[in-house]
Amino acid sequence: MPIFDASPLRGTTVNRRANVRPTYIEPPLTLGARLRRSTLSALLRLVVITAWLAAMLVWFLAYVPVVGAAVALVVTLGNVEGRMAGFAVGAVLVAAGVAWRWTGPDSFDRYVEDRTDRFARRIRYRWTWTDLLAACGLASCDAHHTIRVPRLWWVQLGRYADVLHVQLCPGVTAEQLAEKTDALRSEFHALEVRVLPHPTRRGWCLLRVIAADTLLDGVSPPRTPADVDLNALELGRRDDGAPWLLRLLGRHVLVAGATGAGKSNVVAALFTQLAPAIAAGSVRVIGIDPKGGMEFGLYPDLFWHLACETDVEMVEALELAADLVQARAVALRGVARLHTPTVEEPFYLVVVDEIASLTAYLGDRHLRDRAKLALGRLLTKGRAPGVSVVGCVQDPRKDVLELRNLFTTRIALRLSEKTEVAMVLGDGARDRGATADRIPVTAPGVGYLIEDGSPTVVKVRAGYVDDDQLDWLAATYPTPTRLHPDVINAELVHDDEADEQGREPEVVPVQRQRSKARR
Ligand SMILES: Nc1ncnc2c1ncn2[C@@H]1O[C@H](COP(=O)(O)OP(=O)(O)OP(=O)(O)O)[C@@H](O)[C@H]1O
Repeated sequence: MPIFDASPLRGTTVNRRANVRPTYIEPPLTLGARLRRSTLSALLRLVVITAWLAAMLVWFLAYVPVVGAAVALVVTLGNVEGRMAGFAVGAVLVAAGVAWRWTGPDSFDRYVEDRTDRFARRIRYRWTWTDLLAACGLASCDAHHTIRVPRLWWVQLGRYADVLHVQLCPGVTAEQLAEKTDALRSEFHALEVRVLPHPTRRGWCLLRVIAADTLLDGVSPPRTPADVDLNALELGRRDDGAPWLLRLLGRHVLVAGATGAGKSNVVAALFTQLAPAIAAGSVRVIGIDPKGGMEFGLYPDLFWHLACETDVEMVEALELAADLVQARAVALRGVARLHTPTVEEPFYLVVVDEIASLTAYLGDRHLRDRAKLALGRLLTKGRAPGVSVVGCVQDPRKDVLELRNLFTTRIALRLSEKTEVAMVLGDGARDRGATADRIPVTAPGVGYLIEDGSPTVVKVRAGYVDDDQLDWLAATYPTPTRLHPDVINAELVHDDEADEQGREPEVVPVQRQRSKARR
């Protein structure tokens, strides 16, 4: 038995001994005693409520300083110059407030409305918390029949989203809280509620209550950086206002979304960030576009190799990438655990627009199996040797993309059904706030992102990259080298026999490929 049991200190007590029947019955009180008792308790309540209202009023006046200063002025003048003077000044100040709202709605909103709204939100959280959680079944009852709900310790108010710091009580988990986010959202009059792990405390969690969608108005196109950091590629913005930084080194990225959800634009945003490294030669992109080059054909100069015409060509491009992984893994054996991209040993990125065209919709079964095998080799072995895959998919079902769980970063843009959210982001992601099936058609590029090993759901929107910007990128940052066609046809992916037998195809050393590519 622990020396000190801290559990009674965790959680808010709702009721004590709730389920216990009284063991004795109080003798009936006389009418006088009953009156005295009820009057006393009513008086006590009145005092407590008045003190609470006074404290709230003072807090409100301090929280909205413009209103606080106006009220202080009216009260002071009323005391010094008499009531009439106080009323007159009050009327003038109200008229000035109306005029201010009329002539400068932005500043009025910032100094008065927004702060008042935030204050009201704080009161609403506190006021409804205990009853709401108990009503949602997020309460536990201990051995002493004490009913507790998780405790709301403090509230961080933001312009568009508030963060509630919640200490869980014994018997209630963050997962249970996540299942009830719809009820919380409706009660808090919010757009979304998301459960996040607490960054510092165990047994706590954060509730992110989103009051307004900051991503609806669109996001400006990402600026091309001078130095490319493959661990922080800025593709757009997160809904908390921070930049959306994508980590590509050592990751594979799956972008899923219905047609028109903005998948190609996410890839285009990626190119705005990679372009200087492509031009410098430290990043080489292998593009596979089953739409016949309609997407990647717009900026072919950024690709080290672009396969978009025949199915065979596209499958061979995948196999080429898988062979590169194999060759590099051999070269790195005993030297390093993670490849560091340089101009001599560049980082390879394989971008596949509509990956299902290769893994599910290819008519030739043999070719489809080859594509699946190559993709599997790439996804399982490519991260450490510096070969990453970015794949787009419209239909995320398992029979379409068996290997979707091997993608370490998964982005769900607008999806058609609830069930697809779990297919892309994993079980429980929708409960934690990834409502990709609710993204409106009018908001292409908006999506939810999850990284392997982290339960945190992040809402993001890619910056919109138009055709002119892509033309400019391709003209300014063309790739200095291209894959020599002979490499594909003659040496790297010819080993059909190996595929049929299920063994690794023979691989040529990296050094030899490079000298060929430069020819
Ligand atoms: N981040 C964004 N901001 C604003 N508009 C966007 C954004 N992303 C995409 N769009 C708009 O949505 C349209 C469709 O985008 P995109 O072609 O990227 O979708 P997709 O998912 O690749 O579609 P498909 O599956 O049909 O190829 C674009 O033409 C563009 O007008």
